[in-house]
Amino acid sequence: MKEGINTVRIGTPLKESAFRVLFCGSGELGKEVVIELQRYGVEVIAVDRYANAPAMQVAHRSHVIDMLDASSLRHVIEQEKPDLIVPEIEAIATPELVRLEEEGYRVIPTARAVNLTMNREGIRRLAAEELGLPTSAYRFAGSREEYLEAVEAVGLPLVVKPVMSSSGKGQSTVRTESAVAPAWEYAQSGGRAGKGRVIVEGFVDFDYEITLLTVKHRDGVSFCDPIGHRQEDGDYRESWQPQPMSPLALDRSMEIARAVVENLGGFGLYGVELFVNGDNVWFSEVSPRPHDTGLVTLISQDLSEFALHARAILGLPIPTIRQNGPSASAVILPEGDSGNVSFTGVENALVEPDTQLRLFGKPELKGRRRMGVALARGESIDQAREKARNAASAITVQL
Ligand SMILES: Nc1ncnc2c1ncn2[C@@H]1O[C@H](COP(=O)(O)OP(=O)(O)OP(=O)(O)O)[C@@H](O)[C@H]1O
Ligand SMILES: NCC(=O)N[C@@H]1O[C@H](COP(=O)([O-])[O-])[C@@H](O)[C@H]1O
Ligand SMILES: [Mg+2]
Repeated sequence: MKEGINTVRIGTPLKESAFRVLFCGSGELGKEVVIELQRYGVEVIAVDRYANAPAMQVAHRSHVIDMLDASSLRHVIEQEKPDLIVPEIEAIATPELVRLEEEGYRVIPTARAVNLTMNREGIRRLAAEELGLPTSAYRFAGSREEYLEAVEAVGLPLVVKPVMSSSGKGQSTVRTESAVAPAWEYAQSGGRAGKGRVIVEGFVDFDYEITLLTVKHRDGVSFCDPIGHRQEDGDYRESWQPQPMSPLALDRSMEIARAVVENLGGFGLYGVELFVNGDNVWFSEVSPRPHDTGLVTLISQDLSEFALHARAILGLPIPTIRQNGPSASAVILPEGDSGNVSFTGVENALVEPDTQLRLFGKPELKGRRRMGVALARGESIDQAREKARNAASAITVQL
């Protein structure tokens, strides 16, 4: 399928005619996209680094491989010959996806988008230096010496992140001289692909931050209402929709998001992360796939971000996206060590009207891990947030 309007053919799962989609990464976000694809009768293959990952539990079959290993990734793709390859996390051997795309495989949204966004350096240089979009000040560093130079150039306060990391892993905010050295050490131990380069970003003093879910589909670009969110330790705790914004800040946000997704190309839903102060907007980063803060759309929209991703990648139309009013999500983020977790209090979490719950079914808890999410609608954003938080805290995780 090329970009543009094509006839869509979906066969029968597990038959020769099947339309096959292979997921690289099988977490909670992929699980919801798999469910949406299953509703269209698509055959789904889920891949991740561990067995019984959430999306594997709803896929037709699965494979456990090291997705950062190019030859393992190629092997599974050549074995399955999917019509579409859908990256679900960043930690994949993305240069191999670029080669597979050159050989005729289709990577969602494009292999270039996935390759550029797996490394903060790729996407930041594209956004700031090629597209000229406003971002924080930044420097990259590959050694302790370069790091100290970068800190000097950017100035305190600043944020240090491994160039390859997500969900805040290896990330520190540095406000004092004494925090400079530990932030380097933490970035070296906390990145997803081991030691390596870091980005040093000037701290943006934003009023609020948003994720602008932006869908690139056969008929153009569509936006969801902005999602506000609260992060702790670089990881999301709560999100809500719609985030109130000035008309100018919203226009600027849509302009930035459009510039990014049009450059990255392909079909699919993107999560564009933006910082907002008054009418000023800064680009932060972008996921070429559904975003964790967008879990709120499971309750806040008629077509969730997962349903939108499924439609877009299949080449189906998205004539409208309906928002259901003030809505919120709150994560269930226990800490501990167990391979046999149970959840109690589920009945209490769901007593309020317009409240929902997702438990992801992750097979293991090690340290702090997002295991579920509570969702709610309310009369106001404040009420929706309170309901979602109450529902999340009604759940007790038994190790
Ligand atoms: N330059 C900055 N100035 C101020 N706050 C920042 C800056 N960079 C990051 N943050 C804060 O840290 C959060 C996480 O940062 P970022 O999105 O870059 O990390 P991440 O590891 O990619 O997270 P995720 O994968 O969950 O999106 C941001 O949402 C924001 O709250
Ligand atoms: N911010 C990115 C994000 O939320 N990604 C989601 O978390 C999963 C990994 O969870 P795990 O670390 O618990 O295995 C990923 O597979 C994806 O669904
Ligand atoms: Mg982020």
